Amino acid sequence: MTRVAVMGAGSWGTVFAKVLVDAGCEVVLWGRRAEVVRDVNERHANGEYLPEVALPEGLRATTDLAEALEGAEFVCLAVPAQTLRENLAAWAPHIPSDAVLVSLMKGIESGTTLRMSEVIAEVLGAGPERIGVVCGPNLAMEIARGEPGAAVAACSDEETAQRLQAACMTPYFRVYTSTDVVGCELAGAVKNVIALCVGIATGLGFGDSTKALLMTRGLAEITRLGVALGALEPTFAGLAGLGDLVATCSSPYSRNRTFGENLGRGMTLEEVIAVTKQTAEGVKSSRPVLTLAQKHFVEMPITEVVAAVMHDGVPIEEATLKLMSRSPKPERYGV
Ligand SMILES: NC(=O)C1=CN([C@@H]2O[C@H](COP(=O)(O)OP(=O)(O)OC[C@H]3O[C@@H](n4cnc5c(N)ncnc54)[C@H](O)[C@@H]3O)[C@@H](O)[C@H]2O)C=CC1
Ligand SMILES: O=C(CO)COP(=O)(O)O
Repeated sequence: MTRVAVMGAGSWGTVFAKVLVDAGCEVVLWGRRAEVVRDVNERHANGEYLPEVALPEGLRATTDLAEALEGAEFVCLAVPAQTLRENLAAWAPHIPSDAVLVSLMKGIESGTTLRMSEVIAEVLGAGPERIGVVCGPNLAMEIARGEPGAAVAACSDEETAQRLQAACMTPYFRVYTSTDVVGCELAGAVKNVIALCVGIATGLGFGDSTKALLMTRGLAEITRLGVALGALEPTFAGLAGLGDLVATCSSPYSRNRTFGENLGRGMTLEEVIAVTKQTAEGVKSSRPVLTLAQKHFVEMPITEVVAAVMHDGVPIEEATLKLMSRSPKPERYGV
């Protein structure tokens, strides 16, 4: 039986742990808080993050690092992107030296502009053949209910990607492989920034034409950045790209879209931060994504205004005007 540790018992860590159990793995879910761990072990539930979701009885949870990580073939990482570095440093002594490290996260590190696989490589000194990513249009609540879903398991080493695929494929969760780690990670992280903008548009009361505009031009700028950073262009038309963008930008379950929607409705940034209990990665990632774009001379107008609204106090009306008054140009997709 494949032994897997899932580190982080929030929404996605818990649901991905369920998927792994349903796929036939032996899974231990590590959580920081004893009450969440107790809920998983005793009630087979995670009431705080996933009300009304029944978890498999075979899923075990613990607050003990050594217990979670001992003998793990895959270590799946599901904490907020901005805490991963400090988490990994603390976990490092317990992580088996041959374990494959799998990022389930969709963010870019502030300050360093590193992708999660790069943070993993830097902190743990692991080679690319030991680092994987699972991403795609996976809203935790929907996958938890067993609704048909799909994801991409990516690793530069194709055989490892196939092992990862086998570990998490179930009758309701179809997994494809990819070797484009850069593309998958960038697509997952930057769609959160675009979802913030679609949320703002929704909160302002704009309809589907505006949302389609933002998603389409959003995908164009995600693709431009990805290709400049060495990703493969077709990745952005796939599940990790278009798929996740559409799911996140359309779903009331999305924390990023909801964050934006609250802003668009007129709440202040401070008020929205106060009511947002789960991780909306796009808020912090918008700045490092923009820094990456500038460093590589890639134009990302939507990301630029989102970062300005999130970090520089630029009013939404001004951001809208800025986007809509850009110079006329031919429609270009990709580079
Ligand atoms: N929720 C979803 O539908 C999906 C989320 N993701 C990604 O998964 C990652 C995790 O997100 P969620 O589980 O949804 O977030 P969440 O907010 O539901 O849970 C985050 C978890 O991290 C823990 N945590 C917070 N600060 C920590 C720290 N300093 N050290 C250790 N643990 C800490 C929290 O206690 C919680 O268990 C994010 O990058 C997100 O983009 C990916 C696919 C789907
Ligand atoms: O990544 C997600 C869906 O694939 C979840 O999006 P949110 O983090 O915005 O909820």
